[in-house]
Amino acid sequence: MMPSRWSALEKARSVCEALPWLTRHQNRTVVIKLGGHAMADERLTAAFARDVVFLRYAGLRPVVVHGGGPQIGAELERRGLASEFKAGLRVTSAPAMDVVRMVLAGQVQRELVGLINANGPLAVGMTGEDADTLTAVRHVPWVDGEPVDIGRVGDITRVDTGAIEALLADGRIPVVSSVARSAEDGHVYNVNADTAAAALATALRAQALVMLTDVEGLYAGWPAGGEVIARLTARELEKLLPELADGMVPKMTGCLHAVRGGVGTARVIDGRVPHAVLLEMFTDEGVGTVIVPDPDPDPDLDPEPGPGEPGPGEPGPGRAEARP
Ligand SMILES: Nc1ncnc2c1ncn2[C@@H]1O[C@H](COP(=O)(O)OP(=O)(O)O)[C@@H](O)[C@H]1O
Ligand SMILES: CC(=O)N[C@@H](CCC(=O)OP(=O)(O)O)C(=O)O
Repeated sequence: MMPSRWSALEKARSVCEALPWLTRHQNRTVVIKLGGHAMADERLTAAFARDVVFLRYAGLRPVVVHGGGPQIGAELERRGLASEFKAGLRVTSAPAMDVVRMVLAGQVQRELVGLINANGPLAVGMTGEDADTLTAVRHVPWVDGEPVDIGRVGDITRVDTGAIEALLADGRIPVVSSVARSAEDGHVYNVNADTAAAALATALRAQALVMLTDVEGLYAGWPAGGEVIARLTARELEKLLPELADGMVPKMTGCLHAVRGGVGTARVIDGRVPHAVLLEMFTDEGVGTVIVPDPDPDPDLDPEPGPGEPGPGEPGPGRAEARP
């Protein structure tokens, strides 16, 4: 059926509305983290792949970091290997690490690269091991005041952006799996994908970090209910961190480190919404939860939000201010 004149006009209007954003975003680096939960629906993942290609052709430099928690969990279960999380991180034995690496680099990353390249020969898959992009040491979290051994889980100690920069300069879209080698013991470590995305965004001096997940954003009072928190400064998030649980711990810690490390904004958005990335990058809709840098680096000078300045949970005064 021929599109009506009205719907054709609507389309033209939508394209024109994107113009100010297109101008602003030219040559900007944006690190987009796609969570494993957000990849559960193949059609949504294919739409995500198209969005990333759109960003690239619109003049941005997108870098994709993917997760795969549910996919790893399913494969571990299939093989009868234990799957347990502590402090939001998977306890990873040596045999489990083989599965993590195989699922992330051999399965999830391959699928995503294929979906992106169905729209143009742009995506190049790599892991943190390639060209020593990510170097890690064993991560030992503290749980209830005690250090806990969670096996082959890594903390990133060094990021070498050379390979990613070369791909970006060549117009490619790097698709990165979150595994890293340790320079100390030579083992490969399982790095939470949010942590990897935040470290890469910081090292690349990205204008924005966008994390797609399976909830609308960070909820206040989770899991009892409550509203999505629209905007937090880094300092407000720092205060909130000890109250957070599960997957939100690495996610929001990553957002905090990223904005403290110089990334313009870090945003958690709902990957279940088709074209969530485009809505985020090219419209005025304030989706999800955005973390912005502190307005004032000295806490004593800025104890409370000033008059007219939004506090936690209130939308910002204008999206442009908090935008990449
Ligand atoms: N305060 C909170 N607000 C929203 N979600 C939360 C909160 N605390 C914990 N969660 C959980 O965090 C999950 C998202 O993290 P995670 O499972 O690691 O997703 P992803 O695979 O996208 O990284 C949500 O599905 C939700 O169950
Ligand atoms: C240490 C750790 O927890 N690593 C994660 C890596 C994958 C990941 O982070 O995937 P999501 O983004 O889908 O959660 C894991 O093993 O599940």
